[in-house]
Amino acid sequence: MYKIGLTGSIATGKSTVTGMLRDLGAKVIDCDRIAHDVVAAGTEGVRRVAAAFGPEAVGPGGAMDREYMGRLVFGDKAAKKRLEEILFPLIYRRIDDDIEALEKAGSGSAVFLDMPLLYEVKYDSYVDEVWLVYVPYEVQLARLVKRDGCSEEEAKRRIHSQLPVAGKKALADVVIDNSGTPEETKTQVLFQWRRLQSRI
Ligand SMILES: CC(C)(COP(=O)(O)OP(=O)(O)OC[C@H]1O[C@@H](n2cnc3c(N)ncnc32)[C@H](O)[C@@H]1O)[C@@H](O)C(=O)NCCC(=O)NCCS
Ligand SMILES: Nc1ncnc2c1ncn2[C@@H]1O[C@H](COP(=O)(O)OP(=O)(O)OP(=O)(O)O)[C@@H](O)[C@H]1O
Repeated sequence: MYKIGLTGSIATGKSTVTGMLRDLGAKVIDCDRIAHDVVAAGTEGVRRVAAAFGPEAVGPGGAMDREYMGRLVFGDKAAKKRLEEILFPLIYRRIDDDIEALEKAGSGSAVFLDMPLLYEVKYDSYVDEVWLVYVPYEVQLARLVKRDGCSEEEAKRRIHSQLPVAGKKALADVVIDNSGTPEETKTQVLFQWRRLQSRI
């Protein structure tokens, strides 16, 4: 199966673009979704997180407490690394399983992997091409503050925990500029989708 990594940085519009791709019939694996699933109540993931970070890391329903962990890791590099060392192997395993399931089901010839940290974790070498959803820093910051209702300071902490999106732009095979209206983005997505169909 032909694998397309779809990345960007936080709040640049990956979900917005994957929504458009799904409407066109694309198969999409959502790594943020997987990252949530692997720490649901009763999972190996949540057990390991509790062992590493203590009972405060688990919410009343038994799943990882995302708010607690978010506050912890985006202000503490060592804690972030420790969480990633627990979660990434579980996430990678689920991605492989999901790709295998699509292959077995004969579900098309291509799949998009919506992966925010694709370049940070060097996953670009495992995919056939990379699409980047880009907006300039100021737009990213404003959209993140608006969407999450967080302070500008908290938004900046999250943005600076990732590689700058401007640097990723130079590495990607396809760049979708999402700084205009959703309609303008949709036009680019449709154009790139049609080009993709002709080369896979
Ligand atoms: C720190 C956590 C608990 C915060 O949870 P929260 O619900 O607030 O955020 P959510 O998971 O919805 O992620 C929102 C966005 O934050 C950014 N982000 C998430 N994890 C990281 C990270 N380790 N480093 C940098 N940015 C990150 C991504 O852009 C992501 O799209 C959570 O993000 C987490 O478990 N992260 C570790 C797993 C991971 O790296 N996931 C990234 C996708 S593979
Ligand atoms: N072209 C656009 N014009 C205006 N607002 C937009 C546009 N595209 C996305 N947004 C808004 O910006 C915010 C971020 O978009 P989205 O959630 O798709 O980003 P993301 O990259 O998936 O984020 P994350 O990394 O947190 O998963 C959302 O509130 C979304 O509605």
